[in-house]
Amino acid sequence: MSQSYFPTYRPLRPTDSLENITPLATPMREGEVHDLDASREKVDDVQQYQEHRDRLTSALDATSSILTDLREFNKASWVVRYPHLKPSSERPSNARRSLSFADDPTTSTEVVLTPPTEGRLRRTLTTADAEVASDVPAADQVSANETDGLVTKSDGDFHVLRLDLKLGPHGTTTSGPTLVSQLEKSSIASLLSERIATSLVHLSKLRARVQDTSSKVLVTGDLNAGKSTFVNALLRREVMPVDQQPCTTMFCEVHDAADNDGAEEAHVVKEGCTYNHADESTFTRHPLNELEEIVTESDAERILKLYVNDPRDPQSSLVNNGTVNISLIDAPGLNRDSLKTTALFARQEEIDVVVFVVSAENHFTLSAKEFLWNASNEKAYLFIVVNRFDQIRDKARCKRLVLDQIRQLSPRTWEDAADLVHFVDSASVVETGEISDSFQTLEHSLRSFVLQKREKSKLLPAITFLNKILSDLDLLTSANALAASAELKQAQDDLARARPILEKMLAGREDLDEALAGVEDSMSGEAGDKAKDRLEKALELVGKGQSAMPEIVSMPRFPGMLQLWQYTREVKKALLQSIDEAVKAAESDARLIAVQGVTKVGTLGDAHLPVGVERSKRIFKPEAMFVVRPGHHKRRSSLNTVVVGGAYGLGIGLAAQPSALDVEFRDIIDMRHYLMRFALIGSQDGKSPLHEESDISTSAISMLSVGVGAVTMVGGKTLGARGLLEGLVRIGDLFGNAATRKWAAPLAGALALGLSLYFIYELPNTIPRTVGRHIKTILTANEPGSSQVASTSSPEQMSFAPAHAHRISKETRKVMRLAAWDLRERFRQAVDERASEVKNWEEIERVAQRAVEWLEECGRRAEEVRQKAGLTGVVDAPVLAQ
Ligand SMILES: Nc1nc2c(ncn2[C@@H]2O[C@H](COP(=O)(O)OP(=O)(O)OP(=O)(O)O)[C@@H](O)[C@H]2O)c(=O)[nH]1
Repeated sequence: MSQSYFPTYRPLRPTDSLENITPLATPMREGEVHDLDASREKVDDVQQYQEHRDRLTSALDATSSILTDLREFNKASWVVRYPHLKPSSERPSNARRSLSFADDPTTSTEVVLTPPTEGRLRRTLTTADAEVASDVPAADQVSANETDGLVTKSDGDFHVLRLDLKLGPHGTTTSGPTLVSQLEKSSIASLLSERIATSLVHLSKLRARVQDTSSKVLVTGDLNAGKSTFVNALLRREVMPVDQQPCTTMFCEVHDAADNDGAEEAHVVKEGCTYNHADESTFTRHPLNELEEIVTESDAERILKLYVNDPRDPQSSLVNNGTVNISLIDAPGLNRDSLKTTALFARQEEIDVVVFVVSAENHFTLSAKEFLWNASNEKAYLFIVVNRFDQIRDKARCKRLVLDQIRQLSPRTWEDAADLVHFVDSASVVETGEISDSFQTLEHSLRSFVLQKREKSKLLPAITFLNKILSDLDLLTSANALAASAELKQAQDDLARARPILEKMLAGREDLDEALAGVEDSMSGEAGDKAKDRLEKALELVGKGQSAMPEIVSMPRFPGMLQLWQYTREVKKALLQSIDEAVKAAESDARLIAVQGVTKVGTLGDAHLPVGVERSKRIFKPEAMFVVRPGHHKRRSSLNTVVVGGAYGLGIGLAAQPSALDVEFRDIIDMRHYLMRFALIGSQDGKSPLHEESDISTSAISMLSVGVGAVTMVGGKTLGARGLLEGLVRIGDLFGNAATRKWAAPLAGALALGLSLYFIYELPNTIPRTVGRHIKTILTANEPGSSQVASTSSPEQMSFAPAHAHRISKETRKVMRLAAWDLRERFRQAVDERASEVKNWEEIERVAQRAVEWLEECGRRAEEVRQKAGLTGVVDAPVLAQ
């Protein structure tokens, strides 16, 4: 440790106490003299002070900028979370911590808290995985109970940005976790924002304090000790009145005249007023030459501001040296009356240094001892000027005696006596203008001491605050960076899971649409085709007089000629019933097809909907198909309306309609049919639409041939309608012949009888055919052709089978369409949900990514501030002695 006062001037650190920033000088021994040359070689402390001040100002500005950005970041980009660090419960060690956030106190993460080191000045938090933990073995091995390890208890806590979250909403103090859980993330963030705002205000105050060049030196001491003479010696001119008799009764504050626009004046502060240079009402103006008069007449309570020109250049001027504008305050000499006032004055925060002037002849009086004793409690170090040393003959003895007294009164001052205790002759400086070496040493030491004190009073609070706020920033940014990293990872994991699902869904959307349209088409087509086929077959059978559904509807038995009419009705009823049953069967087929279709849609749903999406809750009830809903009148068909209009509803209830069962004569004997038939046979050559009826008529024609009995005349030809006709023509020809006319009448009678017998004999067979044919004819009328079902005609224009096929197909399509719509809707919703999830996670990823980068950058900026300002990053400084 060097013996000089500022051996190597380095920036103050919060860990510094005066012991290690001002090397303890060996108390002066008898005969010891100041080494003036050594003193002159002292580095230029003013310049270093300026450098330090400027670096600190930059650090304060940079920190303000970080905090302002953090506030903005908290507001606009990332809700900054408030971390809590507790000793790790899992693995108690000095470095291990359990990190949780105020908005979510129940969730915690194991982290490692790394304290500032030589190379890295910030404390950092890292997740406590094995790798990182092994990086900090020294800290990690220390027991949690120890506080002298690298990490102290308070390292895990906030200093400036600490939020008091323990106060309940109604002012009731609740337990921390209970209240915290009530606080929203955003409320905590806004509390934090307020705290940052307060810190910014404090930083600007500190900046103003650092930039403040004024420093006040209070000169006090015993009555007549030579205080005024000493102040004059420092000013190199006789400003303060000097008298053999005690005269100074006021606090005379000496300023550079530059502060008063260059005018040398005395401003007497009015009683009860706070001096304001700009406000004339607070003081009275006097020329300097009236000073003696003012001083002798005024009482001690008053304050006097003196503006004087220092004849010296700024480098050597103590009052205004360019860095520190020192105001010297000449206080009244201590006596019983003034002791209290002066002591109070000395305690003022704006007083940086107390210079105590003691007469070498008188040493310390009782008042002086009392003052020093009290003052040393306030300010550990005092600057002591032992004046009138020229009057002392045994200088060594005097020094020893004085130092002994100082040792008792202010031990710290005594320890640093080489720099803080000076034995001088102030009068000679003023009287002769010669500056002794001892006085020069005194001046240098005083300026250094003032600077040192300024360092402590003006710069150190800023350093301490900077270290604390930067340390808080470390904790805040590194904890938030961990939270942001965790969020980022979570978002990335979620995206890695959700994105492929969404992409697969988007890619499969068209396929699903096509597949659903396919199912819709194929199922409705199948139902329609099947119905058409079934109904056409049914009509075919009915046209032949047979039940379309013999397993359900059987044809009635012929009850005898007497009930011919009734029989015809029964036949008609049975045939119509069988058509009804065929329609029902076709509808039943369609239901089964619809069930298959719905199952297919379900399978498509399973294939296209992602896991976790709820499948359709609709339960398909096939029995609900073809049911007329209440309020919809089932359009019952009559034979006539069915033909032209199609029919709707389950079954068509033909047989249930009395009008449809009306029996007409042509249902029994359809003469028109036969005549038409006979008329057409020759011309159509078996190609007419009625050609198929030839089979039906075969037996009738053969019977007719029997009745005629002349069939053989036709000669060996296969019996058929054509042959019969030709036979009849030939028979007709015979009537023209006289020979034949004789037997023509009996032949015609026999023919009529035969025909009658035939019809009677055949009635049980012909009635169903006739009725059936009649029904079929009606139901197939206007049939546009089997290939044109529903495609070109409206149901109203279609005949029975296509109309019902169309209806059944349409009903099936309705079911399919509903099932498909349901699936499409679910699919669309699932896509929308996935898309919005992906978008949400992408946003979280973007925000978290930016937050991680910003927070890490923030940490780097804080580190740079420390490095440039020469801060250590250590916060827990011992309380500094003043
Ligand atoms: N020989 C000698 N005389 C001094 C010295 N300092 C002051 N004096 C004389 O001591 C007397 C008192 O000096 P002042 O400066 O008025 O003392 P003071 O402490 O200001 O007095 P009050 O303010 O009244 O308490 C004057 O006559 C000075 O000339 C010194 O260093 N050597």
